[in-house]
Amino acid sequence: MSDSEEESQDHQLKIVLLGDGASGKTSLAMRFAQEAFGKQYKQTVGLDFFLKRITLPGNLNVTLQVWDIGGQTIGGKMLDKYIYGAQGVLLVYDITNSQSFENLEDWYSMVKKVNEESDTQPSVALVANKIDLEHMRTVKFEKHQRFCQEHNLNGHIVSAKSGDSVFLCFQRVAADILGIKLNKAEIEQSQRVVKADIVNYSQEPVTRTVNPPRSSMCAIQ
Ligand SMILES: Nc1nc2c(ncn2[C@@H]2O[C@H](COP(=O)(O)OP(=O)(O)OP(=O)(O)O)[C@@H](O)[C@H]2O)c(=O)[nH]1
Repeated sequence: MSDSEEESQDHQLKIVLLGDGASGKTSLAMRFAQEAFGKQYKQTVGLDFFLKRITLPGNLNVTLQVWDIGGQTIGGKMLDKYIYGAQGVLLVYDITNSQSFENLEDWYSMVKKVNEESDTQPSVALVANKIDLEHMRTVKFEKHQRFCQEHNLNGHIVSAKSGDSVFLCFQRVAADILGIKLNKAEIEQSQRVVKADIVNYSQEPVTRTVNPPRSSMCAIQ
């Protein structure tokens, strides 16, 4: 083992994903841990686990143990046990589903209840998912901001489908837990830019008038 490997520390963090069914928790965990996305909805019964090792500034190796909690567990007997001991909590909602946003108060109440008597509190973040469906948005951005301000939380706007800001979201939560501040360059590096092919409109019939694309980079919907 090299000196630098011996020096590097390893941390394990428990991150819990909470939110209504179909808000995209499994998809976010899969996108983060496996760089994959499935269109088919398969309800999580109970919970699933994902593991991913990341490196934070200062050569800090961190293994994130992601607990993907099924949306149907709210009100169930096991939920407090799943939340217990989490260092990070992501409250996930679907920007096209207002109810999933409204119900976050209940999910958050559970988190607060479980940690009522604990000396250390988890780092909690609000996650707006399905940003690729911006045209179908029903939860106004102001509501998202207000929730963050009222509860003093960090907010993230992501898409498990396109991968937009998913890695950054988990990275920031881990950094926050460990008291590490990411600099601008590190944040930019983690912000995934989705590249798309440029359509060559010059080969299209001349009758069609289309503005040429301004850039070779865009978000895929
Ligand atoms: N367009 C779009 N669809 C998404 C996104 N994330 C998830 N989905 C879809 O939404 C549906 C539900 O996603 P899941 O990840 O299974 O949701 P979940 O929150 O884990 O649901 P439960 O297991 O019931 O708690 C699936 O059909 C996904 O393909 C996204 O960012 N964009």
